[in-house]
Amino acid sequence: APTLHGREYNSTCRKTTVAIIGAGVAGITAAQALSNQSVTDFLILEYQDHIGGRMRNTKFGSDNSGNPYTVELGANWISGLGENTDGPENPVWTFSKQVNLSAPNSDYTSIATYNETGAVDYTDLYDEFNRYYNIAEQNAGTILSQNLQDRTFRAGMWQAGWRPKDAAHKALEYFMWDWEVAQTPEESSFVFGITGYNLTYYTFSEASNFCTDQRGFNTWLKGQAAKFLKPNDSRLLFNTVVTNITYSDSGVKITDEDGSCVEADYALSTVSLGVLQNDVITFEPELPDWKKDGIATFSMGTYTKIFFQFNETFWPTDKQFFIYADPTKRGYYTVWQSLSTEGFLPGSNILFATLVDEQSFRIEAQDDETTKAEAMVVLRSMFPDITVPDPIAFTYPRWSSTPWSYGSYSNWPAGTTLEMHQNLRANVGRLYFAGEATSAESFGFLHGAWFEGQEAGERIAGKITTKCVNVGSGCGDYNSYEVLHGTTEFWEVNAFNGMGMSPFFVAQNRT
Ligand SMILES: Cc1cc2nc3c(=O)[nH]c(=O)nc-3n(C[C@H](O)[C@H](O)[C@H](O)COP(=O)(O)OP(=O)(O)OC[C@H]3O[C@@H](n4cnc5c(N)ncnc54)[C@H](O)[C@@H]3O)c2cc1C
Repeated sequence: APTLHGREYNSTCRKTTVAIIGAGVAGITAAQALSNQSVTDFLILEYQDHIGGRMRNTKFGSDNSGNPYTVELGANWISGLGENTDGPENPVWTFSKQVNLSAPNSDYTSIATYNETGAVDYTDLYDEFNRYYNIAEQNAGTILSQNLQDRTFRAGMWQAGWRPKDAAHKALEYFMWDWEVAQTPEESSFVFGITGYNLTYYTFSEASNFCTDQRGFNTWLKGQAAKFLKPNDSRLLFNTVVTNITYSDSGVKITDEDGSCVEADYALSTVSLGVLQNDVITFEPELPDWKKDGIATFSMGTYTKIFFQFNETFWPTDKQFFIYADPTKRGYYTVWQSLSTEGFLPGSNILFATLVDEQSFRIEAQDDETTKAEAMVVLRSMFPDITVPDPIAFTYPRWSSTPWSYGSYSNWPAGTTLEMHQNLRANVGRLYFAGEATSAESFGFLHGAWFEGQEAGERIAGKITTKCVNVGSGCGDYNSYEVLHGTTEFWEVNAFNGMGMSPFFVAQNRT
């Protein structure tokens, strides 16, 4: 019979010490941290039938021999490598190298620009944007260090002098901002948008690699999992949809869609912010107000890649990105990328467009044929001198309605604070939370999920084993704030609020 309090006697629930919900980056990393401290009695409950979460791929089109390509519907970049510098290396890059992942360098300056009349060179706007961004960056540092009021990224860039009046400026701005954070400048925090960029690209480096590995990007995570999970490990429960979590200060009970249940001493939820916001899981008792404040405040962006395969590569093969400025609609099929470029999947004749936010919601709600027709009008106006053929393969995911994700990745709205974010991050009794959205330093990134999963695993292991290896901020409960203050005080920028690295240094001018 179970001896630990919180477990129901006579219950038919499966028993474990730690229940982890989700086999994405944060869930796997947390389980690894537990294993590293010899806590091996855990169960991982995963909705899907594989490891990887939002690192998700599909078979698409076919090569000359008739075999399909693998393309990434979700995460694709190792953002900020940190290679060949004195600073730290991005763990995602470290682990990717361990499995010899094919991931060529993504060159954001390798762009060709277009509008509705065809090729038009406005590539100089790239440097123009960066000149104002560099000023904005300094201003954001002043706001954070002097406890001044946050504002939108739009306002911050305006004060730096940026005036995107015409379609070309709007398209370039979209490429530099919306396409990265999956929300508009108006929807984004100025201060935490800038710190997010700094803490990834200046802590590691501004270089990013793009996974083209035909085994799939999640191969690196499976490689890490194989270090502590056996093949077909019985602790990994796939096709398990969690619908209820009943928690207290002494234990947690988790119920699945099929009525089966798990009782654990501790539980860690790594489900996305979108899943939390869409009431997929009910909590008993209801989550406290401070926790709901955090869940309500942050937002989930949507980032949709639309893949096309043609029977030829009719676009330039020496460029990675093609920027289209629509005359009337900002963000309308603005960013296109070639996989047919040397170093990627040459000869694949694959091109993809990325839409975010309102444009994503719009196309994700309509059928494939409608979207394909819209996109083909755009492509044909970008290349008016070429007879652009119809695609031979076409696909895109619907992230905004995917029931295990509800969106792509999180973003911070203007005017929030590290205290508010800490409420999203903090445990409620023995129920813990981790994932990209709980990362103050690297929200929206794989490595953000990795660091957060590791910390949660270490904190829980610290409670179970009484040996705490989380040197940065200890192993007790996470800080949480019943009373929230209007701004973030300088001294609050610390590991206890999830920001142990300094966001203030600016390594070099953004390029
Ligand atoms: C389109 C797109 C592009 C991206 N591009 C990049 C990029 O280029 N670089 C980068 O660094 N990051 C990128 N990201 C973000 C990156 O994918 C995430 O930050 C990271 O994968 C999040 O990991 P996680 O463990 O926090 O969450 P997840 O990967 O979402 O893991 C949570 C797991 O919980 C499971 N789950 C959900 N609900 C339930 C339930 N009710 N019951 C049981 N299990 C459940 C899910 O199936 C999932 O496996 C992108 C994301 C998307 C969607």
